[in-house]
Amino acid sequence: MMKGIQDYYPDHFGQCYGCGRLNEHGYQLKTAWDGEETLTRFTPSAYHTAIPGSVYGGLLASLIDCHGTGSAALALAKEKGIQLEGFNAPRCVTGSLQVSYKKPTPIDSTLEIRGIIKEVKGKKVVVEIRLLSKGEVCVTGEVIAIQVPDDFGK
Ligand SMILES: CCCCCCCC(=O)SCCNC(=O)CCNC(=O)[C@H](O)C(C)(C)COP(=O)(O)OP(=O)(O)OC[C@H]1O[C@@H](n2cnc3c(N)ncnc32)[C@H](O)[C@@H]1OP(=O)(O)O
Repeated sequence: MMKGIQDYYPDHFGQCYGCGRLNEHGYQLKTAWDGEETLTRFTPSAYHTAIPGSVYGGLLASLIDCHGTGSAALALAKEKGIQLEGFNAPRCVTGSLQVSYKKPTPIDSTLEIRGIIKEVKGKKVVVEIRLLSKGEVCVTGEVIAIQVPDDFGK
């Protein structure tokens, strides 16, 4: 599995259901740069069904959510010139999540979730997201992610 920004979060940020590397029940998403875009992949199982053959929308929203916050963390690291090592990644939570379902998302294929950084302003990052199955955009979204301090949630 490829390494993602989530591998550079300290342990207490590693519990997230969507992207925590320490959550054995979660998706353990890995968000990384792919050129100018950010990318993560997720392979749905049959039990993620909404209507037969299609992925449940709530799951799709949560993939966009966590890929958005991971993308925002990557953008902040880039902007601040942070060389990722140990557990020094910036961390963001979701301020807002907007999702638009364009067509049913085929369940029998690995999903690609791609992010484009639209804005970095202080601790706020706006990320535009496309979710593709079989090469077709099925869902689009926008995440506004906000950087949080090290002791957030402690
Ligand atoms: C790192 C591992 C965890 C990964 C997380 C995975 C994704 C998740 O599920 S996170 C869980 C869901 N999210 C939450 O629980 C967050 C709850 N909200 C909060 O804690 C706070 O409202 C928080 C941190 C988002 C923002 O608070 P705060 O730092 O005080 O923001 P603040 O200084 O007022 O605003 C900063 C900027 O962000 C914007 N902003 C703040 N909150 C929001 C929001 N909810 N929606 C849109 N924009 C917002 C502000 O407008 C401001 O923008 P600008 O500079 O342009 O004026």
